[in-house]
Amino acid sequence: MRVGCPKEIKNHEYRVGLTPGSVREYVAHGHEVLVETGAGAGIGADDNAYRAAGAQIAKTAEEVFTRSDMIVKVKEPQPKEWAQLREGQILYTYLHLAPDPEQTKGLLASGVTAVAYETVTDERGGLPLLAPMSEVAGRLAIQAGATALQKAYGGRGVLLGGVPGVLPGKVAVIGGGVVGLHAARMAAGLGADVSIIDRSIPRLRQLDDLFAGRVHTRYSTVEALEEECFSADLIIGAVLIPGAAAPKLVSREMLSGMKKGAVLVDVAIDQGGCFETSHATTHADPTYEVDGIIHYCVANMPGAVPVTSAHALNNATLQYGLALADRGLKALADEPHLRNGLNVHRGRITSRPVAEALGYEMTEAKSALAA
Ligand SMILES: NC(=O)C1=CN([C@@H]2O[C@H](COP(=O)(O)OP(=O)(O)OC[C@H]3O[C@@H](n4cnc5c(N)ncnc54)[C@H](O)[C@@H]3O)[C@@H](O)[C@H]2O)C=CC1
Ligand SMILES: CC(=O)C(=O)O
Ligand SMILES: [Mg+2]
Repeated sequence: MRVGCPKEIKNHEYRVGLTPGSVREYVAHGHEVLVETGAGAGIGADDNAYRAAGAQIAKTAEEVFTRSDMIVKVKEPQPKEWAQLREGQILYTYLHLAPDPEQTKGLLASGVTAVAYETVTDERGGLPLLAPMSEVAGRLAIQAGATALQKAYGGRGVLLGGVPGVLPGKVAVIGGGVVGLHAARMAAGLGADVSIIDRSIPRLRQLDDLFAGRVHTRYSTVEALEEECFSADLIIGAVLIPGAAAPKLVSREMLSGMKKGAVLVDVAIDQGGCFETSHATTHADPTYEVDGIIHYCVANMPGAVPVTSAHALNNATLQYGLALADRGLKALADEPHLRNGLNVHRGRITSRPVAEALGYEMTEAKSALAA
């Protein structure tokens, strides 16, 4: 198969779908790899590093899209990109379709076979291709939130760790999955007073064991959310219902009960966000204010630390990507966890949460592949 890797074009996105190390693995499996010139610049990998790994260098993205059987990316295709996809081609990347009707229309019209990193599953019920970026985003959420809390950035002027004689800042983490765990770890490490709110009691038990009393855990009810949000300096939105639009857990009305200058970091923004007042922002202009509350809603947070993120992402995507390149659609037919990643195939939606969120008919992935 010819595997293509274009340069990412989303705002301040510096990750790359294939590192030179991954290219070597695809080439060792007998595949040709075509990488757009400059695709690895953000991680310090120049065209020569890709050539040394066995890739050919394409002068343009158009050449990559036209000549490749499978496209490996990081972020969801942008309008210019989805127009270049075609039937018979596999797209392997993050998609986040549930809150994105325009992209969904574009992918359906193209006929492409689109495998979303964020809905591939593993045997332990996890999301192995989302997890590494959730680890990064969870950790970054505290850095971003701590910065936004500084007065000059519009925040209330609280140092998360406090100092001897002055109480630390309060952090409420809504959703105690991968993002929530890593955010809580960083916040606790800084010395903040941290609460994690989740609706899974088994998960709250695990977190309680893990942090050994260092963070508080709370079951997710409206009352608990209000109490935690009204007393917090920094609130991290980290809930997920896999593949679906994020539930809106914090209403606009609730903002009036919060401390002026408190900061909301909505990591779940890539699935539409879990605060009613969230809208996606970019690294170029990451925050805005609503009713005195600072919002940070960057949908590609890991793009800010591409050296760490691109390698962590490639570690996770490589084995599934090789399965797709080696066996094409047969890999999807044979492997249920990889098949859970299939969101769109030849003009049909094959993900139930996406179909439900956007009002499409859903075709079971197995029957779509067999058709
Ligand atoms: N903005 C960005 O750059 C990035 C965003 N993300 C996003 O962050 C979000 C979280 O991802 P993960 O932590 O990997 O998911 P996860 O599945 O590991 O954790 C989600 C948690 O939310 C909990 N939850 C669901 N409904 C809830 C409710 N009503 N109240 C409280 N808790 C609830 C679940 O029980 C689970 O523990 C996803 O939308 C993901 O796509 C991830 C990486 C980067
Ligand atoms: C998960 C995601 O949206 C990202 O890494 O950008
Ligand atoms: Mg998006």
